[in-house]
Amino acid sequence: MLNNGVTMPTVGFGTYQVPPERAAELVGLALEAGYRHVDTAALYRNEAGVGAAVREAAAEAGDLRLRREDVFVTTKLWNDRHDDARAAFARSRETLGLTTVDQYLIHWPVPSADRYVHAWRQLEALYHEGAVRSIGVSNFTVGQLERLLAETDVIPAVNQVELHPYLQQDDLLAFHAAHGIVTVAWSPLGRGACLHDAELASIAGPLGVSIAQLILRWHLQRGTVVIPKASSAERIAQNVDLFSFRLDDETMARIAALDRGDRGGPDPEQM
Ligand SMILES: NC(=O)C1=CN([C@@H]2O[C@H](COP(=O)(O)OP(=O)(O)OC[C@H]3O[C@@H](n4cnc5c(N)ncnc54)[C@H](OP(=O)(O)O)[C@@H]3O)[C@@H](O)[C@H]2O)C=CC1
Ligand SMILES: O=C(O)C(=O)[C@@H](O)[C@H](O)C(=O)CO
Repeated sequence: MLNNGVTMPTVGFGTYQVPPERAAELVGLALEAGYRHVDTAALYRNEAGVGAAVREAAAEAGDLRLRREDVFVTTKLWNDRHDDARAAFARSRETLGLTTVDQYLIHWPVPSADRYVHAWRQLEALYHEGAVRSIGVSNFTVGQLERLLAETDVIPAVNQVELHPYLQQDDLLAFHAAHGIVTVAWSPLGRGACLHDAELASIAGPLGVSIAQLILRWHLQRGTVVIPKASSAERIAQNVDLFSFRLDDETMARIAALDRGDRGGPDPEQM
């Protein structure tokens, strides 16, 4: 549950590097596998395919017969549009072909440009007008969140950040918890880098789950939303099959011990 009462499913399908021409197919597979949350961005150039799959699933003629409101769709404002967020949002909504966007995020704070507060005020206006059901940020540090809280009115519903066993960001998560901000883990599998870890393999084997399932379950038990990306029906289905096992405290502690502060993606303070 977000801080404005809107419900966001805890497992979403990530679509970075999903080619535009495969987006509708892969998102369709994800919806069939049980995902009810899809993460895209203007940057990914696949909003059209994402929206088509969601519309198809909601169409009378479709097999799934989902209602539009059953699927939570997030998209994001790219870095060169902080001064023009309203127009960028209109473009994303049109490309998605959806009347309602469930969540709109500032993709990166880009502190060197120092326009994210201005961008946030535009997202606040869109939210107050009812154009989007929730607004949030991505890749924000504690300091940048503190500035938003001090200078603007709406507390971000989420902060979507890089998070996986090699980059656990405990201090940021504590700040989110203290302010009612939901944490969304991007690259929850370390973009694949964590999937070859010997310690994780030694935990997953006896549990009878894959390393990907182990990591995703660890995120969920930490209270973070996950948005893994995968490109095959089998991996897509595996990554949402997370609710038939539970990790005990000792296992959670073993995974906590793998933190190295290792970023796979850009450092948000250096942009
Ligand atoms: N806000 C932001 O700045 C950012 C947001 N994101 C979002 O987060 C999402 C997820 O992050 P992403 O960087 O894609 O990385 P992930 O951590 O989700 O890892 C994806 C990689 O793991 C592989 N993989 C997935 N599931 C399995 C499995 N069960 N078994 C084996 N391999 C698997 C995929 O392979 P394959 O595809 O070949 O199946 C792919 O190579 C993105 O798609 C995007 O939506 C990502 C980066 C930045
Ligand atoms: O996937 C995203 O949302 C991004 O912002 C990516 O560009 C990410 O920053 C990355 O890892 C680029 O190498």
